[in-house]
Amino acid sequence: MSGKRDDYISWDEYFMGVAKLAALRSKDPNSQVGSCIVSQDNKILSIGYNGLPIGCSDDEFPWQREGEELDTKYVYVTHSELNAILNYRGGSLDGAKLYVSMFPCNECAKAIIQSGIREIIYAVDKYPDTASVIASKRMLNAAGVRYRRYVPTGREIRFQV
Ligand SMILES: O=c1[nH]c(=O)n([C@H]2C[C@H](O)[C@@H](COP(=O)(O)O)O2)cc1CO
Ligand SMILES: [Zn+2]
Repeated sequence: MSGKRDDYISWDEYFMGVAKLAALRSKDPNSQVGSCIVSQDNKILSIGYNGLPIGCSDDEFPWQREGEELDTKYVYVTHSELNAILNYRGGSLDGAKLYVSMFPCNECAKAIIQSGIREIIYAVDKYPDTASVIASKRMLNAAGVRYRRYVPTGREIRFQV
């Protein structure tokens, strides 16, 4: 009987919560994606969200999904997972875990595999039938990178002091 709280949030709730908070920084009007990279001993190593590269103005580059390819966001936006990997300046990500709000695409899967990340915990598999996500899973499976869906507890997380 130590008297400690028993309604504290789990590691998964904590790190997915951080990933989703980061997603709220995104300027993308359609999909806001957040990533949180965590060490094997549960220390946060890096955070990222989808956005334009440094120096490319959020107000000048396009956010639209359709039209001339050069007038869409797709050719300019850095994905949240890649941003989180690139934001890490501390050395190796070998054995790390990635919490991400949306299932990673094939390009992110390549970066995830090459960075040494070994597990992905995702919130939503938004585009499971696309070639990008199918290719992503093929590569992750071949490389032995585990992935699992985050199962929300359903409880509301609120701040209080
Ligand atoms: O793995 C990913 N990570 C990531 O950050 N994104 C970003 C790029 C875009 O800004 C947005 C996807 O836009 P949309 O859902 O409108 O196609 O999410 C997209 C993917 C793959 O779809
Ligand atoms: Zn991606």
